[in-house]
Amino acid sequence: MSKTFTTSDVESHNKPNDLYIIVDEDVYDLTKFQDEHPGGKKILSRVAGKDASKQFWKYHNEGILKKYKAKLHVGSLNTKKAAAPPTPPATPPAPKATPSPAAAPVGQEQEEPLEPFGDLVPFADPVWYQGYHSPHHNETHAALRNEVRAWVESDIEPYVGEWDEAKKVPDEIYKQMGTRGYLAGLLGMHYQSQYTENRVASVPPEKWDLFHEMLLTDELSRAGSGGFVWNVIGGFGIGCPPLVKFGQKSLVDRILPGILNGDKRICLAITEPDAGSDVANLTCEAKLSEDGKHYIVNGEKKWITNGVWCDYFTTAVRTGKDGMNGISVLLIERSAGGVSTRRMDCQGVWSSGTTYITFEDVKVPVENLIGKENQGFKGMLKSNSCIVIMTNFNHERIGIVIQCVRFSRVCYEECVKYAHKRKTFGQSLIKHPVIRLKLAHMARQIEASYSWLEAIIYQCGKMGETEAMFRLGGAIASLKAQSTVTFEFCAREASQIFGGLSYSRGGQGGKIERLYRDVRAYAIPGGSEEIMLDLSIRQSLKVNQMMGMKL
Ligand code: HEM
Repeated sequence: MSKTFTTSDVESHNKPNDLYIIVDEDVYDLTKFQDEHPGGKKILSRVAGKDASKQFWKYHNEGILKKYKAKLHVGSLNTKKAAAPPTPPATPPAPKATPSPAAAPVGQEQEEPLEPFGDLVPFADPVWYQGYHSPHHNETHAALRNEVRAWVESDIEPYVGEWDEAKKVPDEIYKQMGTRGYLAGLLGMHYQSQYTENRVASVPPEKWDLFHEMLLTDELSRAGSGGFVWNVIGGFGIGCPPLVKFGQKSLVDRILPGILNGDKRICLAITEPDAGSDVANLTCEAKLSEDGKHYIVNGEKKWITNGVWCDYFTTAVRTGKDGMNGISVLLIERSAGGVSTRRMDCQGVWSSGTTYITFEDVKVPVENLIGKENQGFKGMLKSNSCIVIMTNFNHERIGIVIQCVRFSRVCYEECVKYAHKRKTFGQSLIKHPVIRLKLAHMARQIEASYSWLEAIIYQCGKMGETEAMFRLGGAIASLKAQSTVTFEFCAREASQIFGGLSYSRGGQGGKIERLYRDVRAYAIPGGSEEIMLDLSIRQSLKVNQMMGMKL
């Protein structure tokens, strides 16, 4: 029960067997906690009964109070004023029912900038969060941003470190991704309201656009953990779109509701021990049974995100001749039997469940074919049904870009905040030009990447799927490389600024240490930087040649 104290009340709790402290006019009982305090018992006894706000903020981040408050908080000082309305608000404001500039379609600029939001650290959030004009965002975007940020700040961010160590995110969080309506909005297309009753609280389905999807991923990434983001959207975000776009209706009707509600999980299984960027070489085979009713699948898949927890595997298999024209996509169900999964230990994204999969004589009904046989990877661009994997790559890469840009911002934001409290050589880090130079190089790359990302999302919203795949493929590949290089740079520079704190796990530099470890999980999968940069020029030349390029 929360009580009201005077400072002299608190002063009397100054012994090891009765130890209170004050932080920001809130009173904490640390009597039982002192033995488990990672910073030691002694340091707490020195501030027993006193206001320890200054010492507390020197050594901890905000997340600590969020995490421990329920356990240790016993009341507040009588001097404490009623809390100001929280930012972001706990309950997101509903979007306006009446037509307004905010309801304008994507691309139609609204008159006034949206209200400033967040901590207002320059470049730590997109400019449209900070009172600048945006041609893409309206009040529904602001409402969704508020909703997701409140959830991430209270239920996600304080725990991602633990989840990384445990190599798992609680099932309850994934379930909430479904019940909050987020899964239905993360498919790179219109909101899938016909397959689920779940709705996003702040955005009606008919107003959902690609900028909502983008900011949802962006705000989830603000938790600063690739493992967390990949756990909740990694497998789903790339495994589910092919099913929805190219799966047979009976299959979609049967399994999509369970997936969108967060009860069943799906992932994408393409990469093999011997086929990564060179997907056309894959060997996992699917042979049609004599009666033509089933495929029998045998083979291995490696580095498959979420695989250990999945019920469904959107799987690239060889059904025909060598090369890219003999590949199909099958929806394999674990319940069929013959599917074994084991978690792989990797450098980063620990809570994402990177998996090695073995398929042994798995019986897959022909109804589970996604797209057309032998046209899974690349077919004629004229046919919509034969580009399953290629269109999916763009969605995957854009997801990677969104995450990398936000992770870069997280590195930068952590640095700006830390640079204001940490003093060296008699002044705070932010006063040292060498530190500001690092921050400036981080910020310019973040903003350049983000602006290009918005420009591409805008184009995606305007183009059809096939046109976007063809015309934007080069730019998306290039931006993927741009964003992973930016992320790597920001993680490195942040690590230099935090010094030893980002070398050890947890604590104030915990996010930086974790993100640094996650970098390669972004720079390699989904097309390595080298492959992406080469593709960006090849693909763009091809497109512009068709448009009449003159050399
Ligand atoms: C509500 C009270 C407190 C809680 C819940 C708490 C919790 C923690 C936790 C979880 C850590 C591990 C590092 C991290 O995750 O940030 C830590 C480290 C530490 N704490 Fe506290 N703490 C509290 C109060 C204090 C106070 C009042 C002081 C100083 C007088 C202090 C000094 C330290 C130090 C020196 C470390 C080690 C920092 C490092 O490794 O760089 N703590 N504390």
